[in-house]
Amino acid sequence: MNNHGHERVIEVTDLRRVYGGGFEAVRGITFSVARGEIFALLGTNGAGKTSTVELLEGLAAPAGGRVRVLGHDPFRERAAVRPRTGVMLQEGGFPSDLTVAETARLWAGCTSGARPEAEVLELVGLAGKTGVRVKQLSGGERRRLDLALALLGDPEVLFLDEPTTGLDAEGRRDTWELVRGLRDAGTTVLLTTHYLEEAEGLADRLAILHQGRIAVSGTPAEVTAGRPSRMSFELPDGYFLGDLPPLADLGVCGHESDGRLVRLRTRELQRTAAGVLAWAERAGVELRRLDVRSASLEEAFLGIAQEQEVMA
Ligand SMILES: Nc1ncnc2c1ncn2[C@@H]1O[C@H](COP(=O)(O)OP(=O)(O)OP(=O)(O)O)[C@@H](O)[C@H]1O
Repeated sequence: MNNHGHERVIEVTDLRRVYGGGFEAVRGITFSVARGEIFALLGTNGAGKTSTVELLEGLAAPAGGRVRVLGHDPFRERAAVRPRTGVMLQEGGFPSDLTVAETARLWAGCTSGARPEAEVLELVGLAGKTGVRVKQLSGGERRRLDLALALLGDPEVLFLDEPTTGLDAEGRRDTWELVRGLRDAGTTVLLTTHYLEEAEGLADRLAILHQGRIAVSGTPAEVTAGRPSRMSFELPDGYFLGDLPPLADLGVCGHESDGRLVRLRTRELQRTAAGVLAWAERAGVELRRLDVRSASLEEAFLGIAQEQEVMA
């Protein structure tokens, strides 16, 4: 996060959303996003991410609680909020017979104070595709066009619903760079994503939603703190897990082994790794497929989904 002060650009308090049939998709969530911050909403399928983002965008009124975007109620004061926000939906839904340039021009016509279309198409790497019809674009290019349209109004707040779905690794990295650049220039970004590495690498803070509630929130480091690290390796022929020193003595808190591949979970990664490697050295064995990794968001995410299943 850069230094734009602590102005809360997005404030959500005890927010609820109930659909027609009485289903409560958002069950009282509270978070805020400061100016110039990237905030990611993560969650299992159906956790309520899109339902939440739609309330922030003012597309529906909450069943309870409060939303403020730039100090306004985005549903009741849409006219005050909409021109200052950019929205990239999961499905752009624009006419597919138009070319990229025509689509951008059409969109610019509906956007107050729009930037030159060529500038935003350049920004998202579509400058060479202006004459191509939207229906002929690849899935990833269409996603980038969605992003370009969201940027046309030079928004102070940007809502990105799964911005890199369908993009290849390079396209994803380019989008991350672009979003970081916007953040550094002071744009506030709220994104939803299914890619944990996207949230880990991009978000200043994040919340993991599960069944309509926030299970955990904080910086990526805060969310992963306290989660176990992992070490895995393959034992050579003739060796078994029982040949290692007692796992508890190595700080291991969980293990599994399918055939020769051993997977260890530990909260003391250095002690575990040092103990296993010292044993291998003494035994004169080579551990193949050796992999040592710190606690990641994936660990936190899977842990939350499992813990809540157990509690349900
Ligand atoms: N119009 C609707 N009427 C009834 N239920 C709905 C409606 N829209 C969404 N839901 C339900 O609300 C829950 C949350 O949906 P939502 O789309 O917000 O989840 P999500 O976290 O964005 O999921 P995903 O990761 O799968 O996109 C789901 O159980 C969904 O079936």
